[in-house]
Amino acid sequence: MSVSNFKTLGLSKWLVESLTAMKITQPTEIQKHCIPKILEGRDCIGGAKTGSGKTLSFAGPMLTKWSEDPSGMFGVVLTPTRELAMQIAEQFTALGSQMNIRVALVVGGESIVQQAIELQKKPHFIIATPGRLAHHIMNSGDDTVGGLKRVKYLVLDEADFLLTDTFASDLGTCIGALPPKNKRQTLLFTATMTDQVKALQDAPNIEGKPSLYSYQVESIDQVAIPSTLQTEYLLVPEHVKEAYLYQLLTCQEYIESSAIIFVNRTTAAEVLRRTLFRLGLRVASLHSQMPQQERTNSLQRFRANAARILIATDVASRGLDIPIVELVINYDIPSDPDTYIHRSGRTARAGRSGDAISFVTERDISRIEAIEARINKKMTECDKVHDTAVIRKALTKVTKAKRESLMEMEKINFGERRKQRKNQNLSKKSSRA
Ligand SMILES: Nc1ncnc2c1ncn2[C@@H]1O[C@H](COP(=O)(O)OP(=O)(O)OP(=O)(O)O)[C@@H](O)[C@H]1O
Repeated sequence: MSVSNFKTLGLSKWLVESLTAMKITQPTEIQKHCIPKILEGRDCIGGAKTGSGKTLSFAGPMLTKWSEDPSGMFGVVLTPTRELAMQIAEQFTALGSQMNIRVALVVGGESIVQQAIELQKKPHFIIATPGRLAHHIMNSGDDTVGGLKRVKYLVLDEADFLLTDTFASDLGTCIGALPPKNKRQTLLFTATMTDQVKALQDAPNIEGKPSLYSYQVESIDQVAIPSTLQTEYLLVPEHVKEAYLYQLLTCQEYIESSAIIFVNRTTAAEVLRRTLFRLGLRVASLHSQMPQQERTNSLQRFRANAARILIATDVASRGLDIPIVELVINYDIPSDPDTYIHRSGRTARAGRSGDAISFVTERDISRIEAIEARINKKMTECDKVHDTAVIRKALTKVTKAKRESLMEMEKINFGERRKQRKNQNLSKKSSRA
């Protein structure tokens, strides 16, 4: 392919200038292929590794077309998590600021009334989680959501996840409020192709529309993770995991590194946050049981490096783009290998290097094997924490910090509060997104 810059790919001059100001001048593979096809009016399925610039692959052509005819409710971007929606809304706002772009963020945990007011102002782009947008569609009149009938683009970012049963009903409601397929463009992007996404590639052509364009970046070695990502494992006995974690976070190599630690449960995230805080580390957390304001604050602190470490559940595993992250720790191993790919992809983005270290206990062996098979790469053993004498020394203070954290959580009834909130959530469908 001879095209090599955003102008020749067809993006508007003003947008190319905005990108240049952000030092984004050389299109990535996925951008080179998808931008011209989307500009031609084709639906698109794009698959490319984490951190390879998928957002601009859809934002670029949409913003270009919008600036030629800047009407209200031009495009809808759906994404599975609130924080990812916030990030994409910020990117659209930043890119389109000189064109007076109006971007509405429609996510759970924020004021429904405020969002309805925003929607009534006919924003150009709506960046939403499916649950909350579906809520507005079902509960508001035409003055709020009627404009959706004129939307020209629908994007499903993290399409593989949005197409699972979790989102089926809300997604159906959202799509039902949009123009039919032949009157809009549909753009799907993902870092992990699933059978559900692949099945859409073979869908019959839609009458009166150019054919669907499907592109998956093939790497020569077929490895599903960025080549700049180093994948390691650390064998740890279950009962001393915290001590190993503390040692790793304070070892010479990582003492100043910005790191995300992934756990499988919210309680584990809370225990770790409190324990590491007691041990003097600058730490924040992000999980679904935190009020939205706290979630947003935590992420802001982490982005600004006011917190060096973010302890998160999988609400943070997809899409978040935080360039300073050098290390991802899988403190718990995920059951789905694709989740490993998304988690680890929070580092080593846009060509930068990064490390992903997985804590492996005896019962995790089969999960690690499944991950290695999925990414088509063997992990190497991490040699940064090996001195058992040092671990033993750390163990005393780590155990004390953990015990105190657990007592503190018992005092504030953490588990109970969680259960109560869960029950409330079940009975309040509207707060799902
Ligand atoms: N052509 C480019 N040149 C340099 N940097 C780029 C380019 N395109 C995008 N970027 C930057 O690369 C980073 C990753 O991009 P983006 O968040 O779109 O990745 P992604 O492919 O959507 O990843 P994920 O699968 O994790 O969601 C962002 O900081 C973005 O600004």
